[in-house]
Amino acid sequence: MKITVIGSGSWGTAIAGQAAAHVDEVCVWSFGGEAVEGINGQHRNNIYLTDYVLPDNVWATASYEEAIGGADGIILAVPSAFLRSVLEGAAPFIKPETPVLTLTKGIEDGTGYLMSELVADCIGAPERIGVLAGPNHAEEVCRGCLSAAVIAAEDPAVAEFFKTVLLSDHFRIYVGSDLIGVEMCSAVKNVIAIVCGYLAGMGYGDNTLALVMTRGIAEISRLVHARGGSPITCMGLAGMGDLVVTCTSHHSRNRTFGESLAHGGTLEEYQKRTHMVVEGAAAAKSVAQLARNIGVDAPITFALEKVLWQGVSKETVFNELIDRFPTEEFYGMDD
Ligand SMILES: NC(=O)c1ccc[n+]([C@@H]2O[C@H](COP(=O)([O-])OP(=O)(O)OC[C@H]3O[C@@H](n4cnc5c(N)ncnc54)[C@H](O)[C@@H]3O)[C@@H](O)[C@H]2O)c1
Ligand SMILES: O=P(O)(O)OC[C@H](O)CO
Repeated sequence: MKITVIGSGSWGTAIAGQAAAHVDEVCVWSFGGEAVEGINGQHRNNIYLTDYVLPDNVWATASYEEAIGGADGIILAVPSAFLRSVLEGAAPFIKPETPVLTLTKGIEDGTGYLMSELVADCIGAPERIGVLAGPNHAEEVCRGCLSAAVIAAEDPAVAEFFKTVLLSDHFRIYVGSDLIGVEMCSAVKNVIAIVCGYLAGMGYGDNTLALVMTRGIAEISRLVHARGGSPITCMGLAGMGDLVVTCTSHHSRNRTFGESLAHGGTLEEYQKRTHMVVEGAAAAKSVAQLARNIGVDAPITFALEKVLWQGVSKETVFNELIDRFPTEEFYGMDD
């Protein structure tokens, strides 16, 4: 069996290693060929997770045709900002019956699409598309630290197929069917994590972070509900689980970017220094737009949007947020 992983960043690299234990070969498509020489020559990605030695049956290419030809399943691990352009190149080689799993966390700017909807828009046949999410930092998964994720798909056979490809004694895979819930949780938790990082960087304590995470999950639940998903999903791995790890872990790019913001850093400087994507920054804009379109109150997201995309001062915005008059704890989730 051949599995193709599109994307050679941290998560694509770690997932390629997980899949390699179960299949004959794993091919990694690498943007610009940046990781090809390292993976094929030394079994290491020279840019991301550089200490991680990949199994021998993992190889890399910059050619969509080579990567996708003969693939029994395709895993997408590309940042949300590039997913559409990458799929435009890959689409001609993807057969309509090949199962596809997306690991990307975000909402498309402009369309408000979930990543599975974006993928379906590019390659069609939505019933063979699944999503994987959960509290999974690549740095820990590749070291075999006990972790878990959920795979949601419309067709249970798609979820079961990818479960078989990825399940191990240290990477537990649950399955589900609420793609909307899983994907909304995955996109918005990154926004909440930047705000937590900012407040931690400003010297606020653990009570404050618990407050923001809790009001954050309430905000996520309203969005999930309004978008047609199940708010119960917010209690699961993609919701509560990923929110906690992203808001608290030193591995989290979103949390550490928020801390750097508190110390005067900028998004450009952070991404240039780390070469890594901060999905919550883009999501602050795309989720805020979506929330307005579907009539959901999303104060934490609106606050971060003002700071990152509307040039309003951090102090003004966060003072406004903290000054909001507390109302009913659970509003906006009734039918
Ligand atoms: N890193 C993790 O631990 C982790 C875990 C779960 C989910 N995710 C999600 O996986 C997705 C990929 O993140 P990552 O952490 O692997 O990325 P990363 O930050 O480690 O790497 C950035 C990636 O973007 C690629 N890239 C840069 N410019 C590009 C362009 N113009 N076109 C196409 N690709 C380009 C780079 O080649 C690289 O593969 C994100 O949506 C992220 O939220 C990441
Ligand atoms: O490092 P972060 O903040 O982008 O989070 C990565 C993953 O989404 C954690 O599950």
